[in-house]
Amino acid sequence: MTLRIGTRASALAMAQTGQIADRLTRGSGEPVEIVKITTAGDRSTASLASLGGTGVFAAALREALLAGECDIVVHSLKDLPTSPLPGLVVAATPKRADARDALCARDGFTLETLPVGARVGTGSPRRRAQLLSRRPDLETLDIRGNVDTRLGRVSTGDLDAVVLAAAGLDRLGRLDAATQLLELSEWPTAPGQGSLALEVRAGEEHLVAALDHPATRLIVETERGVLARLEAGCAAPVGVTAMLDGGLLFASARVYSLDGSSLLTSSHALYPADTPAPADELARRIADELLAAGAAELAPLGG
Ligand SMILES: NCc1[nH]cc(CCC(=O)O)c1CC(=O)O
Repeated sequence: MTLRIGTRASALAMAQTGQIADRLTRGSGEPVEIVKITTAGDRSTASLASLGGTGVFAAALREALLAGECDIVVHSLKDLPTSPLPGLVVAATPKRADARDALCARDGFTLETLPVGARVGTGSPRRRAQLLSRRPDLETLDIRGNVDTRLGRVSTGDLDAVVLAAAGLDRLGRLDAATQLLELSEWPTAPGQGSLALEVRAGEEHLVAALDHPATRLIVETERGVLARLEAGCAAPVGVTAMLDGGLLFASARVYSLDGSSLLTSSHALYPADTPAPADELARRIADELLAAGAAELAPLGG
């Protein structure tokens, strides 16, 4: 039986779907076919925030899966809304790539050395708040477009820098454009960044189960749990990072005001072996602490 894999048609989506397709054929010996799906987010040039956040990318893929136009869809996990959709299951989260953001600046500049008032492009409210939190003098510009388009705005001199996910740059063979990798302890990224999610119709989990990486699942479920418990969308100025270290599950989240002038941080850890529903429990501790400290007043979480 040919496995039909649905994907967005962007270069990044095609690169990551190609890798998954290779692994699936090698594992099963079955042929795979790649089905390109155009999403509202690909068609429109309006700002992502105005389209209702990055959920626009996932919705069309999910519709195609429900309609039987494909059997598996490959999402960037950070673009997948935290609310489950009846009839569909994320049956595998493959081993995660680098979760960090990368500054891609002209002339080798870093966040510390960018000239005063430098123009930095990003469409993400989280990245804008993080940039301004570190460097209130920077001018941030809302940009859209695929990774190559964004990097092109730096090489043409239109912008001094852009911020992009290291995982996306790497999948496209463009990690050379990064001038600084931003450490997660100082610059937590979108929940699930660097991870893929393989979604199937309920009952067909076996199609992708071999690609699941349980440690990644625990980590990204923790990160996404924080977002869900904050009732925050993927366009909210919130960064979350989780990791497993010597059997300890650690997570830290930051909520920023849009202008980056204030932020709240909460970090907790637990031993998953000792805790029922560890991802949920850790996410709850962090989200409750952030909400008690005024996160909902500090930032537009739903936006
Ligand atoms: N919303 C865009 C998007 N979705 C996934 C990635 C690539 C990294 C990943 O897989 O998390 C990117 C590009 C970026 O943020 O630079």
